[in-house]
Amino acid sequence: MKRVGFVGWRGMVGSVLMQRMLEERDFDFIDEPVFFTTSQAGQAGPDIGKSIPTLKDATDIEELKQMDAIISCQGGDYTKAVFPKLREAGWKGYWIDAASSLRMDDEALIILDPVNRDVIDKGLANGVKNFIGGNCTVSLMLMGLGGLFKAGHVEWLTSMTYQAASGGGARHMRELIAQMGMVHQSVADQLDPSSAILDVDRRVAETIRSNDMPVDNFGVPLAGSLIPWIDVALENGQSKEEWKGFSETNKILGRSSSPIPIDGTCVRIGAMRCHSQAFTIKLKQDIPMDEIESMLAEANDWVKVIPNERDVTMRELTPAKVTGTLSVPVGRLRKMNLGPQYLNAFSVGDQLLWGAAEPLRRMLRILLEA
Ligand SMILES: NC(=O)C1=CN([C@@H]2O[C@H](COP(=O)(O)OP(=O)(O)OC[C@H]3O[C@@H](n4cnc5c(N)ncnc54)[C@H](OP(=O)(O)O)[C@@H]3O)[C@@H](O)[C@H]2O)C=CC1
Ligand SMILES: N[C@@H](CC(=O)OP(=O)(O)O)C(=O)O
Repeated sequence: MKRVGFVGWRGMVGSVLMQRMLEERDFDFIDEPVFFTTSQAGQAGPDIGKSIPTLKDATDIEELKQMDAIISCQGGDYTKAVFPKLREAGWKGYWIDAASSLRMDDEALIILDPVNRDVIDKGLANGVKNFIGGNCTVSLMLMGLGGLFKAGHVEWLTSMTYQAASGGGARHMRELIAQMGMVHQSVADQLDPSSAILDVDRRVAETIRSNDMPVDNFGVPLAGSLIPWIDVALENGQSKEEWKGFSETNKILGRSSSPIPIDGTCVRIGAMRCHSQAFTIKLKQDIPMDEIESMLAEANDWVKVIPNERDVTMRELTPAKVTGTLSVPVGRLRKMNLGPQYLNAFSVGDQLLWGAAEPLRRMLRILLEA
């Protein structure tokens, strides 16, 4: 692989990608990394430890056409505007993208190689050139529960999510912190143990509901609250985020023709960059818990089974513990009162790593090492 183009590398997802590529020394495998921008053409690119040309215009089809592969974290509008033109211009290179625009396209695969390396290898052998990262919630669910899917034990599944602010982008993260700060400020002088807690609570509620709360990005307060809707509405009553749970999971697993029923409710909460999910899983048969735990633990190098005990769960199975790491802990594993085929589970994962940048980085590495 001679020339690899990077678009969207200075955004939030792109920055995580750059950080991981440097950690894994991926640039050692690239002869000519070329960095593109929609707003800073001609300026200096990032420091990647080797010399690179100045930033090129990310809308210049002729420049993009010179690339053997392009990796984009620029967003769906960019993909929709540029990708078709690039293909129409005869470009035959590999397109790796974080945006959702092309995910369900017949000529694209959704990439999550620890789970669907077989699907990826088959696609490469069949000449597939478009490799798209999955929705963060879906990818994190499959990283955590991959062992059960791989063994074919899942009859159906519901997922109730607790999704972090970063899923909306950097501005949403800043807004959440500003909201938290405003809530604290409103009662900062009343937090001593002798204060009347109901007065404190009333003041906090007034602040959260006031017009002073910064809500330009979320639309409503998130700090001290939650938002049980993510992305646009579909006609069947699902949000688009909920729809992705079914459609993307089955596409990743290569079973769009015999899909596993999956549904749930997606909720935004005040975490920074870790998505958590609570699952109810209907197994095809009653499987002993120790077998379930081994199956989950052995599925990939990043999943970590957390014993269903209070102390270790509180220490290990939280966004506070997982944020900024590739670890995907899965716990609260127990058979439910509903019957021996019903499994309860809870997972946490960093939505900027396995949820966004890491599957793209690994796909590029697969191509670089081919
Ligand atoms: N946020 C998420 O959780 C996920 C996002 N994605 C996908 O990735 C896309 C990009 O998301 P995200 O990284 O959050 O988007 P960002 O808004 O952080 O970055 C997108 C682009 O904005 C431009 N930009 C303008 N001002 C700045 C600035 N001050 N700092 C950095 N970049 C700036 C950059 O392009 P330029 O250099 O051209 O100006 C950058 O590449 C999304 O649209 C989505 O499709 C996928 C999975 C998860
Ligand atoms: N929608 C996700 C983030 C995201 O970017 O998803 P997608 O890549 O499917 O558009 C969230 O808000 O948490």
